[in-house]
Amino acid sequence: MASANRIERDVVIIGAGASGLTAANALRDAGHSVVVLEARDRVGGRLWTREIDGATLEIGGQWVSPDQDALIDTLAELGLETYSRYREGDSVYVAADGTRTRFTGEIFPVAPETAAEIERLIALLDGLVAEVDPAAPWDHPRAAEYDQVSWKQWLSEQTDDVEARDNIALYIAEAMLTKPSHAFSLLQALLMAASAGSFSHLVDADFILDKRVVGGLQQVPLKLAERLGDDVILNAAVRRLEWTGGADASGADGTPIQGVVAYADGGIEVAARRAIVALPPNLFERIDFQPALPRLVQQAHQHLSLGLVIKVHAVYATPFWREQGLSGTAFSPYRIVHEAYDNSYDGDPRGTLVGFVSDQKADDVFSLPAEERKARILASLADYYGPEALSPEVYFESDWAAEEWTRGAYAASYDLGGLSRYGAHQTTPVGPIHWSCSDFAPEGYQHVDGAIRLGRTTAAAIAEQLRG
Ligand SMILES: Cc1cc2nc3c(=O)[nH]c(=O)nc-3n(C[C@H](O)[C@H](O)[C@H](O)COP(=O)(O)OP(=O)(O)OC[C@H]3O[C@@H](n4cnc5c(N)ncnc54)[C@H](O)[C@@H]3O)c2cc1C
Repeated sequence: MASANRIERDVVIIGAGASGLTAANALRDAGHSVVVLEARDRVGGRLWTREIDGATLEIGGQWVSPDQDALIDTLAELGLETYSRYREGDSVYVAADGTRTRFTGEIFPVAPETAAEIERLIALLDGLVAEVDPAAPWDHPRAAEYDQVSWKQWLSEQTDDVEARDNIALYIAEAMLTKPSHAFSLLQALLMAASAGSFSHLVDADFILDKRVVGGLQQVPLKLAERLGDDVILNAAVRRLEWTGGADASGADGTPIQGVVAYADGGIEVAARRAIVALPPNLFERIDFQPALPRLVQQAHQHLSLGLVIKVHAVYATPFWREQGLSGTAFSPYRIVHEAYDNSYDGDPRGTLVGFVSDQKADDVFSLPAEERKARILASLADYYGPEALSPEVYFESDWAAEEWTRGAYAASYDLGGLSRYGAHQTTPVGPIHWSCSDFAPEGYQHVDGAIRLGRTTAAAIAEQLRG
């Protein structure tokens, strides 16, 4: 029986993040009818710009780096402007024994032999990363071998210098995948670096955290959604997706692709020729696929999980660190906040610091009462910037793991062995169902740029099929 809210479209897009909305716009531009179903009462997913106690804060993604062409094109197309992160002055490093040192450049102020080890490892990793195609890391001749050894284990095989190891580990573990370095493979680490162009790019904070968007990065999904008007439906979590057609996108197993019916909250039912599932992969299994997805695909999804990081904002009456000649950039693999930056908002005379608390350190502080957690995190900022950091006017912790429609941050990665075993299949459509999210992107993996790239590629593949 047809529902009162039955909608018919060429393509139904599940998820109004950057990826889904990019795909929806591209398909519409190609002449296809679309509808986007979004579970939350807002668009943007992992992009969320909020006013908290009078301060404009980026709760989710915010930085743009110069290699992120797809995002940069999108910003230009949407008429959005960028500004540079404040970076004048010295950075701060806190060693394992608590010693605080100011420094400039990228290499942390460690003993000369440790600095030499760090530089040697960066060069070694740049060489390995150059051999890895971010679109097919599983095709590397040593992919299976690299996927069996953890990032931690591999580093410990390269050097006995613990501080060099801890610092190199940080660029991928705490800072990117937001998982402990024993929880993912060398291959996964190489993919992360290859998707950003090189390992050196990850070391260079001025590159990777270059620009911010005036008005906030959530402007991207907001403006993309505006173009789609009523074809974006909020509060419409998709609970069931019925599909018909071969498990192979081409219908090569003999079953013609017929289409999907998506059932969402609010009694919404969408019949479409194709679906794009544009969610982080840890949420795929929340949709009841009927019939069930093929064995290999279901298995692959079970080997993907999101990392965990708390993004902490502290807003002060003034950017007091600048008066001390500090840029605001700070690192320590040994502190609760492993990295922090000047995150002052464009045009706001106040000073904002942003710090990150990752994986097991996040577990530890989440086990504390809120006030104690705040005190510990601020003490960690004070280790870098001095006691003034203890008294912000505004304090906010983003907790993506508690968000029903994300459940972690920043993005998904495979467990040991998963990337070489399943990666090659991760974006292969299943009948009429296509997949699009930053978590599967070759370039811009885990980033907004990757979400946009995959949104475009997925839309182009569907447009091609619908033409044929
Ligand atoms: C704290 C944090 C900081 C980050 N920093 C940066 C940064 O500085 N630079 C950068 O480039 N990237 C950053 N990222 C990563 C970036 O934000 C993401 O990679 C990107 O926004 C993901 O886009 P997406 O469209 O793939 O997925 P999402 O944004 O997760 O979109 C998925 C959408 O699907 C919806 N949804 C889920 N389930 C259902 C369902 N069943 N039915 C309907 N809708 C559903 C969700 O509500 C969501 O809107 C950060 C992320 C976080 C969390």
